[in-house]
Amino acid sequence: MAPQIAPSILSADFARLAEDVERVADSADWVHVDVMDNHFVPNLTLGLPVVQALLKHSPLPLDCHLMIEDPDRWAPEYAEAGAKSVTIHAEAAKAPIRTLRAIRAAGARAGLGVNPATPVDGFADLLGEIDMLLLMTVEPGFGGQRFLDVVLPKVRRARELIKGRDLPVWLQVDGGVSAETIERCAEAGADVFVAGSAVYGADDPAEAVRRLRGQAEDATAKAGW
Ligand SMILES: O=C(CO)[C@H](O)[C@H](O)COP(=O)(O)O
Ligand SMILES: [Fe+2]
Repeated sequence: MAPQIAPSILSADFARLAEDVERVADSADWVHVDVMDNHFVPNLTLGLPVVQALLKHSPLPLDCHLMIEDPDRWAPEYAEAGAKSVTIHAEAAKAPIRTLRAIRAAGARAGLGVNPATPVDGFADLLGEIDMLLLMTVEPGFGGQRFLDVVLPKVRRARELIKGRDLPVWLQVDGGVSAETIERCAEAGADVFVAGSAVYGADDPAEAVRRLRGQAEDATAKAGW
């Protein structure tokens, strides 16, 4: 799959979300929405009512990343509201297979997220249940953190697992993805790139997205994935 770019509105202006989404409408593929509950992670952002409001204004599909304690309770509601991709965390879900199936049944792509220190090999048999595997490349909770290179071998292993099973599972990296790090991620096999501060911290967010996409495309072609 050609690389896709998903700007994270965690680094946008929360009082002007619709306008900030509009700024990347012609250059990005998705809008990444970080839902944090101050329990699974030590930060509180936004929830279903804000996602419902944003859905009315966003020209791009929403990719909702649920960093919450009880994703089994909430994830299907995000899909039913109209989010096109909903990711739950493996560390938080109590019934991940049921929840992933409920997300798909509600018409969204089902994502499974794993933290930097969570091994991915144990989820190999779940790949048929998901549309995207999200590998955190920072500890979840905040934007603007430094990229964790220590996760890169896991990105490569995940890509090999996906390839070995010949499944159309997207591999997303999230956290610290920037012009300095995106090529390493693409070389390791990632194909969906979340970038918050690298996009919304730039003077021209649309140009930042185009630049990231170009780098990812070149690195992917070079790696031959
Ligand atoms: O899930 C996240 C943090 O938990 C964010 O999506 C991520 O950190 C994006 O921000 P940045 O690109 O600035 O690291
Ligand atoms: Fe995220």
